[in-house]
Amino acid sequence: MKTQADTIVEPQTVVQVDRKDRRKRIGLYGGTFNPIHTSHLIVGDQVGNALGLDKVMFLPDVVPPHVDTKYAIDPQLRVEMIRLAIQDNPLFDIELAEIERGGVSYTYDTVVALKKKHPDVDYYFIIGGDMVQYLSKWHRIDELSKLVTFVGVQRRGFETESKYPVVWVDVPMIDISSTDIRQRIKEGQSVRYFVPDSVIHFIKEHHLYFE
Ligand SMILES: Nc1ncnc2c1ncn2[C@@H]1O[C@H](COP(=O)(O)OP(=O)(O)OP(=O)(O)O)[C@@H](O)[C@H]1O
Ligand SMILES: O=C(O)c1ccc[n+]([C@@H]2O[C@H](COP(=O)([O-])O)[C@@H](O)[C@H]2O)c1
Repeated sequence: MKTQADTIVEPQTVVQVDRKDRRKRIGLYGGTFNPIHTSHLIVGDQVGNALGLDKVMFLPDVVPPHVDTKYAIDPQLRVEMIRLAIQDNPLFDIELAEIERGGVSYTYDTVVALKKKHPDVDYYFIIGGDMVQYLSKWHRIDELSKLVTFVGVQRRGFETESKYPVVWVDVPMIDISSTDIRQRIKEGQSVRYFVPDSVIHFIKEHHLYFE
């Protein structure tokens, strides 16, 4: 896997290989993002750069398949926080397919729909180590694992073993989670630098997670 721009450096010359004819590589970073936090941003950026992805699309879910209690706040509020958090990074974008579809956000359904719309794209689905361990329980996982390349990033306390193929990208482990952030806000503790300042302003303005 190439990790840098396809540039051939020869004495006195720099030849840019024409990449127009190659297939696009898009990272999909699915999650509840309740709220989006700094680790999500670091992971998205590191993976995108390490794999030479054209875009990393944050993909907010509506009802995550394996839990129903986690869906706590309006998807539109989570979308707004994602928009605020990613606005300065040209590598990042947002994919609203699951919110527009509604219902349980099975990744298989999302990827099939996206591939139908964009047949020229290779998708890389980014997941934390906690999710890698859970892959065997995903909806239509055997088919899904042929449609996307799973990209894993380690999370403390979780193994890297998987029955399904996973490309691991080495990203420094940061023990931040949305659960922890919600808890800190509820307890009146600071979450500065856990989430971007713009997102903190939004959380305060909309009085999210305080109770
Ligand atoms: N600190 C982290 N390091 C690596 N991966 C992470 C980290 N936090 C979240 N992820 C991954 O990002 C994706 C989306 O995560 P999600 O929105 O559920 O955030 P979360 O912090 O795990 O939330 P919660 O605490 O509510 O479960 C998942 O694949 C998850 O494994
Ligand atoms: O399709 C599935 O069966 C499936 C099971 C568990 C998780 N996922 C997806 O994995 C992503 C991370 O999930 P979560 O719960 O950490 O937000 C999110 O996009 C989910 O839709 C998908």
